[in-house]
Amino acid sequence: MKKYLTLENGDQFVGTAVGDLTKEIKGELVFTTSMVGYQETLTDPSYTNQIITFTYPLIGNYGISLHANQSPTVAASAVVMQELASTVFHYQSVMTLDEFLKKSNVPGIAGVDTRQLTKIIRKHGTMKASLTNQPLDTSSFNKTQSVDMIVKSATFSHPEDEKPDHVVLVDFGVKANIVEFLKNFGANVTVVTPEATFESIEALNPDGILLSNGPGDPEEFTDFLPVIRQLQEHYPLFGICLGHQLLALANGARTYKMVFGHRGINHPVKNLLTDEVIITSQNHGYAVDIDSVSETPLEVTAVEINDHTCEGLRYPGKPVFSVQYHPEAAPGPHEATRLFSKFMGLMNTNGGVQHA
Ligand SMILES: NC(=O)CC[C@H](N)C(=O)O
Repeated sequence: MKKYLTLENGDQFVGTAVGDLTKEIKGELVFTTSMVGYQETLTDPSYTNQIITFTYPLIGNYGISLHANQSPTVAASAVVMQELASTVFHYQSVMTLDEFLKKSNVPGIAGVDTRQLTKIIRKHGTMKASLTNQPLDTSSFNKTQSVDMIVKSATFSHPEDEKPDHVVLVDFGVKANIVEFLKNFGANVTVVTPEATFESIEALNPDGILLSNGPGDPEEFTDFLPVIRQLQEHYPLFGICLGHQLLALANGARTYKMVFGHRGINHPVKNLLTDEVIITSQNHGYAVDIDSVSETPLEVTAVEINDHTCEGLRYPGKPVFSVQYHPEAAPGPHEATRLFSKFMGLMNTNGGVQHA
């Protein structure tokens, strides 16, 4: 069965339907350069309402495992790939990617020249696109309304243990591995929604606050900014990706939409305090305006080497810091996982350490 991918600029790609064969969707078309980790990527809630193009040409070759999901199901709207592996092998594989997509009612298209598609996105920037069962009349497509960003909330529970550190995690669409890392570093984690007030968080008696990743434009979360301003006065605070952008906005910096974003697992980031470079996992379409940070109490601690985007912030004198990249990886390199232990250290010393 054929499937049609039509871009906002009128370009159309024809391929083979995979996953949910009949479903048609619209979404924001983005690309990721990750060579592995398709399951983690597809289940990352930050991809909600996005159509993910994999630039790596062979997807699905090691199947789907019971241990890689970042949320209960596929969060992305659809998937675009060059070749869906017909032979699957991995000792942990419990189903094929095609079966996983079908089970999750997520459509996909295979047989697309993803290299050409990526070059188009890179030139024009991120675009809206439609995945349909029939060729689309592109004149009507341009009038398509923009896609609303819906925040899906995930909930996790963690049994009480004897460790004293209690992290309240504000869930904007958290990846499971962030919770896993906090638990592995000995924290008790309580997950709250962005509707939480400062008083309701305070009543939980946290030792530290984590602002999670999540989908959408950070400027849509203005209601929560006053809460962040209060939280940073009282608790060690760590922001990841969307959480980093919100920390910036809460302190008066600006954010902007990038041309085509950073999605991949080999983004080099330089720590401006130590000159160290690490390779990071990234997934963001917005970024903090680096020049606007100088108008705030915050300090830029890290930049992406290729395009100099703001990758890290800290609040001098306070145990408050954030990163644009994903220290929890999933997928990606683990070079930044020590940020979790540093966060734990901040809670233990109640603010004695400064972070990069
Ligand atoms: N992974 C994230 O938290 C993404 C943050 C934000 N939605 C962006 O695209 O920039």
